[in-house]
Amino acid sequence: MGPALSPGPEPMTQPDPADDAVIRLFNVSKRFGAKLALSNITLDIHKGEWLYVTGPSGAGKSTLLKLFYLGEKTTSGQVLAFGTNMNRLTAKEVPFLRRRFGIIFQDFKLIPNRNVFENVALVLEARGEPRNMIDKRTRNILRHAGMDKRMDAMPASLSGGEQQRVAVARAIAGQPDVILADEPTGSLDPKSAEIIIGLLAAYHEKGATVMVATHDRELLARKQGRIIRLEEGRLVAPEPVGGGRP
Ligand SMILES: Nc1ncnc2c1ncn2[C@@H]1O[C@H](COP(=O)(O)OP(=O)(O)OP(=O)(O)O)[C@@H](O)[C@H]1O
Repeated sequence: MGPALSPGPEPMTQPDPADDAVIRLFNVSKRFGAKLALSNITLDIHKGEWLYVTGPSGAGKSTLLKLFYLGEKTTSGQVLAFGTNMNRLTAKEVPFLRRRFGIIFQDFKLIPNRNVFENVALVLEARGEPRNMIDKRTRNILRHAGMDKRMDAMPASLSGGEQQRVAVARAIAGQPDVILADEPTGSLDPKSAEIIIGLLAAYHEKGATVMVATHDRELLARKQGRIIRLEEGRLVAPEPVGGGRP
């Protein structure tokens, strides 16, 4: 069979798929001793994308996310975040790059001896934002998360779902470009999971990139997005699904 007939002249310029990539991985591998946790991953993550990273336990999902917030470094290959090579960051550049990521963990990681308000406000205080702006934005975000009535509560007095709502509020407070969520609904009941995904979806609608690592198939059904799958550290056949609307 010959080549397919061309529908007409090619456009003068093709869109470059890298143009809107916020994160690019080139042949990235990560080794822990004898264990190859990530093997030769090449991947673009686009601006405004909702991306699921799936795969069985131990497949490398958390390790992949950690590369982006510098929780781990690659053994080989390159990670570019916003055009910056993460292997070549200077100590001064690290905090600026980290600010562009909001991170959510399955076990919330709230500061136990700070109340709800303080847990969220701390992100803005660390940036030296003015007090009135910190108060206003923290209250606003906690209202959106339905946690404004619990601003004085300590984390230990909250349910898992409530703690995760605070953790999402904290991740969003700094207005990051990218949200990284590692099993954000893993330990939550379905109703709480729905609230968490709703909060993330609202932030995504504003143009943020959201990357969710999960092995929970029910979570994938809650919101459309691109799905990539890791197995034993390898990226296996990406499954493009839908356009990223809730
Ligand atoms: N700090 C570490 N030291 C040694 N081995 C590690 C380390 N972190 C991860 N690993 C190993 O790397 C592999 C990938 O781990 P990772 O936590 O990324 O998997 P995962 O897909 O997120 O799993 P889960 O769904 O259970 O969280 C596993 O075999 C794990 O034991």
